[in-house]
Amino acid sequence: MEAPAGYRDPAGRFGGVTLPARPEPIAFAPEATALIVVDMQNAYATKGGYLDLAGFDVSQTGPVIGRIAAAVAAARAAGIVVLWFQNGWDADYVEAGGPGSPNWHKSNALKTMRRQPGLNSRLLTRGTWDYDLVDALEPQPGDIVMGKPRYSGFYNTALDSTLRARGIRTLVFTGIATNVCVESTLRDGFFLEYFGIVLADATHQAGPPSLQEGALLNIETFFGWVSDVAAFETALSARDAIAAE
Ligand SMILES: NC(=O)N/C=C\C(=O)O
Repeated sequence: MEAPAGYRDPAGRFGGVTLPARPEPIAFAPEATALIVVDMQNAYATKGGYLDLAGFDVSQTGPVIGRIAAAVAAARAAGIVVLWFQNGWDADYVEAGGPGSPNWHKSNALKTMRRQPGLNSRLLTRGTWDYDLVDALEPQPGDIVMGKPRYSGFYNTALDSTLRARGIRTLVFTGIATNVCVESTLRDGFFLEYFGIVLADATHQAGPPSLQEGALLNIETFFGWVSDVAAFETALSARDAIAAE
């Protein structure tokens, strides 16, 4: 049987968990793994938040939130560090960049506020309901909560140093949007030598369903591995069962 993909330690040992995934099983060590929860904010998951106001469909995010909660619980029980991202900026939008930044021209939040000035300082602004994590998902002591001002969690943040300081080499992704901040952060992690796994049913796209399928195919083909929450839970509990023998 072909050895699984995945990080090997300097002695060539694989981690203790093998996760069924596409395009092949992926092995990881829980102590060298982080579960990344990308931007599960009202802005992206709740009616009346930024994506909804910008015309994107967020009506199907409820089950995704429930599956993210399950993945977080399984990760914590296995000793996997949980890292929560919140995307957004200061109230003066200095971190968003002015007209000299492509972010100013491409951010649908900034464009929506320019079109609807009554929304100024309400979208993706630290300290607002829009920026807050959804009520159903609550970080616990020991989790890491980190802001990010761009799609990728690796830019203008302490993510890489935070992970390297903990010897983390595998990143398991959940959150919104699959085709924007999830894929952007997984891709940059790939370039920085992290093994990236996305739990497909714990993500949701920004845009039509075809973008969900396209992002997942892109990830499994070029950048990482694709699995799901049930397989993640089962693989972790199987490892625990072996450890308990
Ligand atoms: N969290 C995300 O994927 N965000 C996507 C778009 C935006 O933040 O404008």
